[in-house]
Amino acid sequence: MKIAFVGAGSMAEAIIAGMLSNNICPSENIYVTNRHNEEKMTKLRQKYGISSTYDMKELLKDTSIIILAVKPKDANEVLEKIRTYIRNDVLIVSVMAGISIEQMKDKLGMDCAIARAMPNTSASVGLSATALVFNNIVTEEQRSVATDIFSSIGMTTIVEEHQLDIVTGLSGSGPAYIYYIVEAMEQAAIENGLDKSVAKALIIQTLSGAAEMLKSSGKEPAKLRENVTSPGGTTEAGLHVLDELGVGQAFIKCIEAATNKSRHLGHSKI
Ligand SMILES: NC(=O)C1=CN([C@@H]2O[C@H](COP(=O)(O)OP(=O)(O)OC[C@H]3O[C@@H](n4cnc5c(N)ncnc54)[C@H](OP(=O)(O)O)[C@@H]3O)[C@@H](O)[C@H]2O)C=CC1
Ligand SMILES: O=C(O)[C@@H]1CCC=N1
Repeated sequence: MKIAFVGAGSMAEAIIAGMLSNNICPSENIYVTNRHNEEKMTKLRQKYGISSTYDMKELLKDTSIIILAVKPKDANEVLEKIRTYIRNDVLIVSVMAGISIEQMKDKLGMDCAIARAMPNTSASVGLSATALVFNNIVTEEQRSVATDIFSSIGMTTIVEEHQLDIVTGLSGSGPAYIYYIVEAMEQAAIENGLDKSVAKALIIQTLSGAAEMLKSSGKEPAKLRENVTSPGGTTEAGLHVLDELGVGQAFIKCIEAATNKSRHLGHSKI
């Protein structure tokens, strides 16, 4: 089974690394291309033993799966590039934010099996949260292979296409929100006398401990929060400030803004 990546950036590399470490397919079956960054292609060939080419005909010859891992702004150009070479039994998998199956189908000018995936950058440590969507041409076998590919970089779930915008705003962009909080926590720690390295270690363990509690305690986040919050205590004093500043509402608006951007991409001309 030959798999071709169009786009060889951070998302493509994370997926390739996951696939190879989980033996989804041999490295010689993986081909990549990018726009013009030859240095990156050489690096990927050397690191993973995969092949690269700028010849679209060679890239897509006998390919079972084409993974589109370019930015949404490059969707049009890439779909134009591949349309001449795709066979009707190929599966196209797009990780591009926003770009809809309908938009891709229109550009390709044919009805073919199309899947969309929304992973996140934690893919590079095998901990992506990925949502998948399939159109009704995708076969059971193709679904299963696509699910295996994304399971190799973390957990997967299947959603309806209209839900992929909120998934993008929530878990696609999600790691950035967490890093934003960590940046603020680090700043507060340093300004109040902790060494950066000590602060960092404490913050990371606090995050992974909280994530593990959410995962394994079976308790709702509100309950877990209450358990930390002694009446009249330190946490209560801190949370009071978050409420006063409307941080909860700001997060809701943040996720809505990211979701709306994804919706907008899906309704724009590509
Ligand atoms: N980063 C993230 O957190 C997430 C990203 N995504 C989606 O994944 C996609 C890729 O993102 P990411 O990997 O971060 O992006 P990168 O910028 O790291 O990589 C983009 C790649 O696309 C290539 N490219 C651009 N134009 C063309 C073209 N015309 N033909 C061939 N290759 C081309 C670039 O090549 P070159 O280097 O030569 O310019 C580069 O290899 C995006 O659509 C994004 O929405 C989805 C979930 C999370
Ligand atoms: O910011 C972006 O557009 C991409 C999609 C999800 C995460 N990063």
